[in-house]
Amino acid sequence: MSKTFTREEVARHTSESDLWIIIDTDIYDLSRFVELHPGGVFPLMQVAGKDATDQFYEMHKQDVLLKYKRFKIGTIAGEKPQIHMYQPGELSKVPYAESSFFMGYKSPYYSERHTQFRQAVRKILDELKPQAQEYEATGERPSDEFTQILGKHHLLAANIGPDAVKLLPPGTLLPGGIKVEEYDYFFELVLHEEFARWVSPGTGTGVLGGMTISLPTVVNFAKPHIKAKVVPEVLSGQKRMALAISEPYTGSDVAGIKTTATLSADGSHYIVNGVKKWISTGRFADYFSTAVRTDKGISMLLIERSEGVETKAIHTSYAQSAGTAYVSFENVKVPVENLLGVENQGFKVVLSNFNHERYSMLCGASMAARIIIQDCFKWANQRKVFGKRLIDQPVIRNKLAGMISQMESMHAWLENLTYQMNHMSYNEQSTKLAGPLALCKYQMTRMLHNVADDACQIFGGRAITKTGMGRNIETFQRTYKFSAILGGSEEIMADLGVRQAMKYFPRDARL
Ligand code: HEM
Repeated sequence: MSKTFTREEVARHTSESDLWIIIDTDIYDLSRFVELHPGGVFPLMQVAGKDATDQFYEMHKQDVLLKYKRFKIGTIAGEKPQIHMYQPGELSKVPYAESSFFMGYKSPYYSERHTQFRQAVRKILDELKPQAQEYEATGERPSDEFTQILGKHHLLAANIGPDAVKLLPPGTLLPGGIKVEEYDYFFELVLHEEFARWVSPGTGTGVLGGMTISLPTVVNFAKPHIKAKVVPEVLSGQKRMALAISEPYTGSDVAGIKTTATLSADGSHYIVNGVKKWISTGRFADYFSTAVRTDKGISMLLIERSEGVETKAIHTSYAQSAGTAYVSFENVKVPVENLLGVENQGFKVVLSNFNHERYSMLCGASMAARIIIQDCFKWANQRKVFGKRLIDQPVIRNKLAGMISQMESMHAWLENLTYQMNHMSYNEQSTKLAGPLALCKYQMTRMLHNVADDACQIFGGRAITKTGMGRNIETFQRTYKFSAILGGSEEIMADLGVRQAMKYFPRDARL
């Protein structure tokens, strides 16, 4: 049991070498920390022996207390805490911090099983969050151990969706005791949302990004013996994988790729030459699912890191932990058995995964905005300027209203699309959902833009500071554009959405 003290006892510890403070009802002995305190000695001396709750929460996120809990020496006798300390895995009670079902509203889409799954995943990812944020800050390659923890909990398979989860051994249970056959797109939606809570988009991309968009090409199009080898390696986190399509000359316009694959004289392998750019996870990848030009069209090849394959870091606005790479292939020998799908029909392979890639981006993006809104809501409630809390200013409430309503509308559309995915065959999804998913992505990233803008204004200088209270806002406003470019740019999404609708526009319709 923790020791208890009176406020009078705490008040006796006021020197630099013997400095105690109170935060809520917890007592911290900062004597060994005062010289190391990033905010300096002066602010701590001003509150030495006193209640420093307000001063603390004006300058720090609660995470700081969890990180430095070793300095906590006891609590104030007979007083009840006034501030809730976050516990790993718990759901937030801040309005709009969770989607409505998880805040106690009714929903046709979810059951208690989704809550169990969410909380179990949240707990696992909360424990990994400090490490994820460390990779984000240093740009280091996320370790094999880190990735393999995700593999051990089956979260890598879960990230790819219900079809990949079905490849896990029968009887496998996902976090929260979810059975493989139960796992549907609503569980997947929850999963992507939970990963977004790391607010470490670089690390998330480095660990999951490349794999999520590339492994389905192996699952659906590789020869059985290749699939049997590669899928378990990647889903357990032992090997990493990237999708190598875009090139310095061509991004969304896949038809323009220049990388070539020429069949050898004896027909046993292809010789690949070319370069790929902006390849997420590329720097760490062992396998590349690669779009190449063969004699009569585009083909997809699974290329293992081998002689002639080189990867170099590209310095983007994302953290280097994303492993974003420039990949060059110089006379790389690739066995013909590594062809994914049919030669010259690689477009089918490329297109097959676009809907799911966009879907996973939508899920992460909506939660990314939700977290930012939660931070804004909390900050507006605790930050005082000109003698009032920020939330007491109508202009701030108006910004929150705009952010919440735009984010919730997008989330409602996303849930509707998730429901469609749950009830449509792959072919029906391809026909009916390409347009709506593209339009939803277009509008989702417009929403991110507005949320980033308003959040920056609410957080002021902290929104452009990489550490401290505004860390999440800084990360978000620096990186949200990735979702507006990757997986099909905003402009292409908007255009695709309308062109798809035109396909089904009734010829006999008149105004
Ligand atoms: C348990 C007690 C405390 C711990 C462990 C602690 C720790 C820290 C840490 C880690 C930072 C860097 C924050 C970041 O950049 O992420 C920081 C900054 C700071 N702290 Fe503390 N702190 C404590 C209490 C206080 C108190 C009571 C005050 C004020 C009376 C204070 C004033 C500041 C200031 C002014 C900064 C700089 C903030 C900025 O750059 O905007 N700290 N502290």
